[in-house]
Parts: sequence; structure tokens; C-alpha cells
Amino acid sequence: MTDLTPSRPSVAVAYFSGYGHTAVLAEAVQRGAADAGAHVALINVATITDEQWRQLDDADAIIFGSPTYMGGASAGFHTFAEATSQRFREGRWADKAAAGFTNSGSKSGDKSNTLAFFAAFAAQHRMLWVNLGLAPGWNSTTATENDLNRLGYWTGAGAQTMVDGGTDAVHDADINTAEHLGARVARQAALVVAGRVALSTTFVA
Ligand SMILES: Cc1cc2nc3c(=O)[nH]c(=O)nc-3n(C[C@H](O)[C@H](O)[C@H](O)COP(=O)(O)O)c2cc1C
Repeated sequence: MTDLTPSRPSVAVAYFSGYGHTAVLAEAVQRGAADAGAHVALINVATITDEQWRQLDDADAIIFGSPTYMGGASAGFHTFAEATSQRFREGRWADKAAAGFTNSGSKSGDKSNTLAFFAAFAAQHRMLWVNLGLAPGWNSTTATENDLNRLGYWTGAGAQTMVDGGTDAVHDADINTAEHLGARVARQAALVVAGRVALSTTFVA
């Protein structure tokens, strides 16, 4: 009898971090996805290996992360993005789920540019964008800066860390928001994996 049990989804977190702050968020995204049941690969794109490229190619979802530098994604992330051009041409990542997170020194810091770049990059790869899926926090008299999505992003997860703070200065609300993003993407990837199994028994190609 055919085994119709969907496998656990696999999620890869592909991030760059110049000074370690975005790495803290990447670990939170990883934790959220793992707690939601996914196999997760945490990949620092500055030191990416052949095995990690294979993990990206095999993943059901890829979550992109970078600090916002000079009003956009960091050069280190762009180096990685440009190195995917052969995969882009071949459509190797088509129909994988995708999402993104970023971190900056200012409350805004033009993080939206970085998230918009991630969404466009994912679209170029014909991936399926998963947004943050949270109401905005910290925007009413009863709200606090400890709310999930305290900075009010929709496209992805946006965090802010004081420029003179260490990696332990990453805000707990931003860490929790990053965990939420990882869990949300893992759940969406699980739906896609289960859907593929269901469709394989429903339709004859
Ligand atoms: C080269 C450079 C450019 C930066 N540009 C911005 C910016 O455009 N907007 C902003 O709010 N913060 C900016 N920052 C601050 C970083 O986004 C912030 O310190 C972040 O926490 C660094 O993350 P990382 O430790 O993962 O590299 C910049 C920092 C550097 C080093």
C-alpha cells in the first residue's frame, strides 16, 4: 500500500550577519521552524559550503535574512544572491516557499527596502512568498514595545538593535517575532508537502 504520510518539511535559513545581531534572529527563526516540526538547516551565506548549497536546493522553504546596510540588504547577502543566478536560470528553486527578515540600527532604517528585495529575489526564483502573518504591535495606547511585530511589518520580520549594543541587545520581541516567522513558514511548507502527497493520489497527470 502506498504510504501517504507526508514527510516533515525541510526549511533552510540563509542569512548574512556582519556583527552577529542578525545571526541571533536567524537562530530564532531556526528555533521557531524546528519547534513547528521542520528539519532546519541554518546557513551563514558568507561561509556557504557545497553541502549547504545542496540543502538549499532540497529545502521545501528558504527564509532569507540580512541586516539592513546603507538602506538595503548587505553586500554579503547580495554576493550570495548573485551566486544563485544559475539556479535562477534553471528554475531550481521554483515553487519553494520563501520569506525574509532583517535587522537595523534605526527603528525604521529603511528596512522595507531589504524585505522588498527579498520578495523580488524570491519572485525571480519563482518561489512562493510567505508574509509575516501578524497584526502590527506597539501602535496603540495599550500596546507596548514587547509586542510581537512591535515595528509593524507585514512583508517579513523587521527587527531593530541599538548600534552600540552587543548581540545580547537584540530585543526579545524581535526574537519572538523571528520565531513566529520560522514557525509560520514551517507550517506553510508542511501544507505544501502534504498537498503534493494528496495531489499525487487524486490526479493523473
Ligand atoms: C555598513 C553599515 C551600514 C548600515 N546601514 C544601516 C541603515 O541603512 N539603516 C539602519 O537603520 N542601520 C544601518 N546599519 C546598522 C545595522 O543595520 C545594525 O547595526 C545591525 O544590527 C547590524 O546587524 P549585524 O550585526 O547582523 O551585521 C548599518 C551598519 C553598517 C555596518
